Amino acid sequence: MFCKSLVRSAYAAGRLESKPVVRKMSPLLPYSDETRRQSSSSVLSGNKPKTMDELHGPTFLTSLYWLFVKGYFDKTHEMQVEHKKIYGPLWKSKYGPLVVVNVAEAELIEQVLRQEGKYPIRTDMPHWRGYRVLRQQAYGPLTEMGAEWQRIRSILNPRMLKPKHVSSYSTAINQVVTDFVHRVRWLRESAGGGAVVHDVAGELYKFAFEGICSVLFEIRMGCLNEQIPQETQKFIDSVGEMFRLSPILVLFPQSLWPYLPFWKHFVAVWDHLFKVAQQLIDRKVVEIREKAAKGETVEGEYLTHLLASEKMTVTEILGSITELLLAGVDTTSNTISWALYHLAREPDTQEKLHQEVDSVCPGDKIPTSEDFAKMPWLKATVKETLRLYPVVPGNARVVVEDEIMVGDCIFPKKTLFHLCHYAVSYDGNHFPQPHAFLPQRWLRGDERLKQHPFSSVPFGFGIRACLGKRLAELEMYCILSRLMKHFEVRPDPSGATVKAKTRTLLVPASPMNLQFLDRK
Ligand code: HEM
Repeated sequence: MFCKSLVRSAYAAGRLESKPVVRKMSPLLPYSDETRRQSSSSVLSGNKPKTMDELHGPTFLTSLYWLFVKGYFDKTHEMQVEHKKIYGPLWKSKYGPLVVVNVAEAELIEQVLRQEGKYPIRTDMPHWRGYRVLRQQAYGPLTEMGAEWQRIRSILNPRMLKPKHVSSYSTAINQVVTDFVHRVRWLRESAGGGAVVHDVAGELYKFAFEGICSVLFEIRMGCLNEQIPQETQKFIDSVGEMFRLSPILVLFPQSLWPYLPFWKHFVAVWDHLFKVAQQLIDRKVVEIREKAAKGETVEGEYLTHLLASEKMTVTEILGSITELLLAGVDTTSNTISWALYHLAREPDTQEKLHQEVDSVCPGDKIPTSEDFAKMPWLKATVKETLRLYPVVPGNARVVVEDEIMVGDCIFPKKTLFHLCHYAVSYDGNHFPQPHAFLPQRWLRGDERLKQHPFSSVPFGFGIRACLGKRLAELEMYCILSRLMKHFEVRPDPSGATVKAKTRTLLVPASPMNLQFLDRK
């Protein structure tokens, strides 16, 4: 599929400016349709690599037909699977002048990601950047590019990704989990007939929001109170509005934005987000100054360290911390929701998790980071959930610097790749019984553990991978372990099932209701 001689000849012929990485690939997968046979055999027979023009794929009209007539607009993750069946693991889609190369096989995703340059780019996010230019705000890790992006990541990374720092956030997270457990009890008693919690995903959204604010801003926002404070609710609603308007806005050319009726609203919700974040930062600045004036040691979590290190200006901190907050709520809350949804249908797995947590943390002991190292079933449950529901089901990548070779095709620099993580997660060659929820496939010693390392990369890969991976894992382990310890989770008594839909992220398409019964 990606034979060395082929690369060497492309390299020798000067088509590749730098030599692409060649790793030992697994044997060809048994694709059945004609397209795949042709594409594989042409490479194996030593034919010239295909150019992008020769690559198959739907035209603009066909894409529109799939999206709006066949109804895949809010299930583009399923469209990945269907298109892979038709076109093979590499195809191009046209959206007007934009050409996207879809990559839907672990080996090929690896080839793209391993050939990225120093400053990887996802997409240029013109709508988010547009607001920042308008209001002279700083870009954060999601919107920044090039050397500046690398600079801010190098400042943000240590306290977010180093295990010893992240584990220090477990006290704050565990306090939020305690409140969530109380809230579950209150919800089922007050509105669920003593058992049911309605709209679990919505409730977990509040948990994730509260959790990330407690780490980033070192403050409790009151999201889990019986009555959510008005200001907090407005902040939450602004985040929701911003995500709702974002995909609509990008459908229009940037020059038209100021004339669109919802542009004003988009700017207003960003204004509110930045205003509240600014207030929270200002509060912390005053607190630090007061402590320093009294000669007291300044201790704190993420924001305190950013401010105290003085490696970023306050405006830069504001730009970055706002983006961390936006990236860290829906992702974590939806993953926890999907995990509970499946566990509710798997009493045996729940029992295993309950016993595991109970044996590592007997009685009232609250699990900490060190305890999670002794909970393989818990970790496997999170991995399996992220395989079945990669909350970022497709991820864009622009390989800027070089012409690159992917599969049997050579691509010019600045090609926009769309990495189809969802389709790859359901590849039966990597994951037998791909639709089944089987955490055990991630346990050491399980003979099914022979996946390709790029067959499930829910947090991305390389230097531009998720900044909040470790914090997200900590949050998920903290809450799932405590819920498994206290409750037996059962499905919605009405028998309703919940499908996934794409709203940029993979989210529940309908309200998810679950029963939470006290364990004896
Ligand atoms: C289950 C939870 C989460 C999942 C599955 C997830 C997944 C991802 C993925 C796939 C990316 C793109 C990586 C790439 O392009 O290679 C990403 C980027 C990012 N994530 Fe997460 N994420 C999660 C939670 C969080 C949390 C809690 C935070 C904040 C604390 C966060 C902050 C970010 C940021 C800032 C980026 C952009 C990084 C950059 O471009 O430099 N994420 N995430």
